[in-house]
Amino acid sequence: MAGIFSGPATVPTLRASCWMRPRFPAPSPTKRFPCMLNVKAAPPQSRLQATLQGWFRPRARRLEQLEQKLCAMLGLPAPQRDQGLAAAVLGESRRHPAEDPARRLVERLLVERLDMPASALSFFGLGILRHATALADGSSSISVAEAGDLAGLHKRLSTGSGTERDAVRVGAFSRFMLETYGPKGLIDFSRALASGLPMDEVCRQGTGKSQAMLELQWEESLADEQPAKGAWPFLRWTAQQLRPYRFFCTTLAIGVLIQTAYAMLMPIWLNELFDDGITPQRADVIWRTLAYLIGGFLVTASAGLAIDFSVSTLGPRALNDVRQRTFDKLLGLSSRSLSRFKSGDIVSLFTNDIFIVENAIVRAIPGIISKAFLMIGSLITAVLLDWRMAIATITLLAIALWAPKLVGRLAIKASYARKVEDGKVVGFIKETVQLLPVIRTLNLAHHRRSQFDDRSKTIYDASYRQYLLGELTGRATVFAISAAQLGIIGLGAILSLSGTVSGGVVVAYIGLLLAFGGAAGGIAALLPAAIQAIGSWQRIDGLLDHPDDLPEGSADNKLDQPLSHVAFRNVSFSYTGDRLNLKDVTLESPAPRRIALVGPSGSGKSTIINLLSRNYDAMSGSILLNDTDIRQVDNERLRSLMAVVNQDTTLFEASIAYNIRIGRMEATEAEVQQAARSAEIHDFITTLPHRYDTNVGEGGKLLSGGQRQRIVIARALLRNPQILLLDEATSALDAEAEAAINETLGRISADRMLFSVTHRLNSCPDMDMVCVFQDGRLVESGTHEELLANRGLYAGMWEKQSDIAIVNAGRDVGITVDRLRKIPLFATADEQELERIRSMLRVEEVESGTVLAIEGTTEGRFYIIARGAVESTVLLPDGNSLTMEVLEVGDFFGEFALLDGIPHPTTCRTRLPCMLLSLSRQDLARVADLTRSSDEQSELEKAIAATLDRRLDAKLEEMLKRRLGERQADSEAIA
Ligand SMILES: Nc1ncnc2c1ncn2[C@@H]1O[C@H](COP(=O)(O)OP(=O)(O)OP(=O)(O)O)[C@@H](O)[C@H]1O
Repeated sequence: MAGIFSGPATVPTLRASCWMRPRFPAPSPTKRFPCMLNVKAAPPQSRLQATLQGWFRPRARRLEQLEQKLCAMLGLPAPQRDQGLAAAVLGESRRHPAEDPARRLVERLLVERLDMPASALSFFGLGILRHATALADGSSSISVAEAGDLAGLHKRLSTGSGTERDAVRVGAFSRFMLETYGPKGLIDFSRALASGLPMDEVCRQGTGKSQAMLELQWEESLADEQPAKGAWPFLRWTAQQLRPYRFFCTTLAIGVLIQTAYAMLMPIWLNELFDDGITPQRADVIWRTLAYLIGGFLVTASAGLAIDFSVSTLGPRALNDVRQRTFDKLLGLSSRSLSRFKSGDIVSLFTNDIFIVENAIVRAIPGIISKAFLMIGSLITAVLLDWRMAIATITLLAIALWAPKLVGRLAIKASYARKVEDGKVVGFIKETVQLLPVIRTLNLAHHRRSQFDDRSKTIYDASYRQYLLGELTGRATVFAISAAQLGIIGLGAILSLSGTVSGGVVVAYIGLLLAFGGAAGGIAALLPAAIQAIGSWQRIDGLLDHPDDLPEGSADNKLDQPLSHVAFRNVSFSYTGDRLNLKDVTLESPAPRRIALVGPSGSGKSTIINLLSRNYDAMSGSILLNDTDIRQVDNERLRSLMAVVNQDTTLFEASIAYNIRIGRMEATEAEVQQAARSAEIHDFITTLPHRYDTNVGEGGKLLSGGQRQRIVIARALLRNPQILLLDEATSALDAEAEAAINETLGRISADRMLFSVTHRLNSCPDMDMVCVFQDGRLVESGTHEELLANRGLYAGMWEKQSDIAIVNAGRDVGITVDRLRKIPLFATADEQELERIRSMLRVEEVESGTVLAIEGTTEGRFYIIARGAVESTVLLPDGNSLTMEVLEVGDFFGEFALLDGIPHPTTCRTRLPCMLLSLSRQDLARVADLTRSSDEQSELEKAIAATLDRRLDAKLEEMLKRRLGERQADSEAIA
């Protein structure tokens, strides 16, 4: 509380801090703008009044500016000059000088213009003022860890026990509310808050979201927040890093002190040399002082060596510690946190930022500190030599150093902004390298180039500002000190004329100021590097400050009993707080049992696997193993119970044996080989020259996808998991490898609890239970036969996929004539024509990322998907593409290629390796001559085109409706 009540004002003279409770009742909404008339009808002013008004003027201007800002933030019309509440509030504040006019202004705006209940002002009044003033001074940042606990925050603020950080947090929350829900959402929230409801209810009434969802959404919105930390926190942090190395720190300190002492003594000795030696021509004094000067010089040179030795050791050691801590932090981040950091940022943090900070700790900071000591020492000597000159020196220097400080603050900001842009470009380049084949096939080089140009421009602007402000800070320092030097030398010369100071003192001052100027120049040269390091440190600190948030279980429950039962009870989950990705899922099963998770793309199947393996925790509801909530199970035990095999087959760049053994580090060689046998990869390994010691190359690139997947399966089997989680385990492989590995998976999962996410339903008849998901809900469950009898979503999916089979060990595709007839394009074709079409269908196996139809072109073929998934997108005017739908097995696309001169309305690209049946326009023409130029045929063409157009329009409309309705639906679901 002390912090808020007594802390410095955020905007000079406008004290925002004393707002824990409104100290006088908010004005009645009916009494609007009582002082406006006063302002308008002001009588002619006396001189005193005019003077007073002049004194108040800057304050009035600041208040008017604050009002403008508040109105813009709150969506209110901007007040006319001298017509707003600021004038009235200023009038009031003259009558109540103890009151803070800024606080009063926000209070009146919220209550009178937005009808906010007065009792919500302790929360949002403070929050809005904090937000408005933080916009000006950039002090609004909070870390993700500080978001949340709205109930506690509200309680502390309304009882007056809030801290300074609470004030910053409520400012950040107000900003989030305004940016996400607008002024209306904020007011709805404040009304619910004022009615004294529990916080969860307040959140639901204010935003339609539960407290947990809203807090999560707030946290997610903070992911890109820029911390605003300056030089002092950086120095404090640096000192903390150096603390373990006492010997080197002490050597460094002694070296700096010796240098400083020499800098202090040298002018005194110079003074003595001139006044007591050279002027009276005393040889003994001259020799003695020369001996001091030379001796001092030698000692200082040795001290310089000690400094160099210390900093060269200290910097790398300290930064090595930081590197290790940062890596540990990375390992301790939950999936949720990890998704908040861009991989480019993390890479550039290790490659760039740590190096920049190290460089600053070795060079810039010791240099600046030792030179600062020199300057302080010089000032002390200045006082000893002549106090009058010293006062003049200190005053001039204080004035002179004010300007560089201002520029320095801007330079630190610019440096941080540059670091952020650097991280973005690294990410962009990484993405470009990864997606280069896609960029080529989609002919996106031009578009990508223009995106890169934009980024280059932003980087140019950011680096221009960074360098310019960094250099200006140095230049302003040198300039300011040189000007001060000139002033002081001039003053000394004038005082020596009147005999007030001696010639020796003036000479000593000249030496002193030269030393001072040299030190200042040195600092100026080192400042840009230090400023750059502050920007880098903020990013490192941002990661280091992030709490370790891997979901942790309680250590006491080891779940020793064999697994007998798995249950999801009313589980809801959201990745971002924006919408629910799983909605109230309840699913129970005895173990062991084989469960297939199916449903359209994005329906939440993988999320089930993510929650079961505790990559994330459910927001509400519980997941039980043998009636024990998985959050209560010891993490190590939980992980040993399960193994996940998904489509990612990236291996570590190490031997095959290592890549299998990481499944269970203590496994013996025999166990590793047994796992490889079970995964049916042992025989292959024995054909390699180095057998199990063969290095698999970066990411495993020396092996085929199927071989990599078998190694991943062997790794999973080494754990002998009771629960096997398969998430599209074979979809990234080619069809032959898939067919072979599916057999292996079928065998190894026979006696285990199995959850298998799959798009291909042909494995479902063998499963004990099939769970069908749609839009995050479990919409159907039962055996394959039960679900077919239901004639629901599953039956429709089955029908779409049935009669299309991958045959001949993954080398061929079979499709029936009946299946072809279900395609609207062929609906009117007779049996014979269909048979001929079937014989003309070509089987194509294509890799993921292949573009098969390009929006706006007429090239290509008609495709039916037999395996894999294809994404259909449209290009938006801003150059980004919008995913229309993900087409799966049984779907077809490219109908427009069969028509004459009608361009594809979307771009279709394979998401996974696919097996497709395709037909060209020429082939189709041989069966049914669609291109014949008879009126009848062109009418048919037109009819087909119109049907397809309608389908596309309907899809667009449906998609837009779905997106718009999503929030609404989620709100209802939560309520
Ligand atoms: N890390 C994430 N952050 C934000 N949203 C996510 C994340 N992962 C998945 N989602 C979203 O959650 C929803 C469910 O995703 P999920 O991966 O569970 O679906 P799925 O049914 O497995 O889809 P697919 O078959 O395409 O793999 C989707 O809308 C998806 O966009």
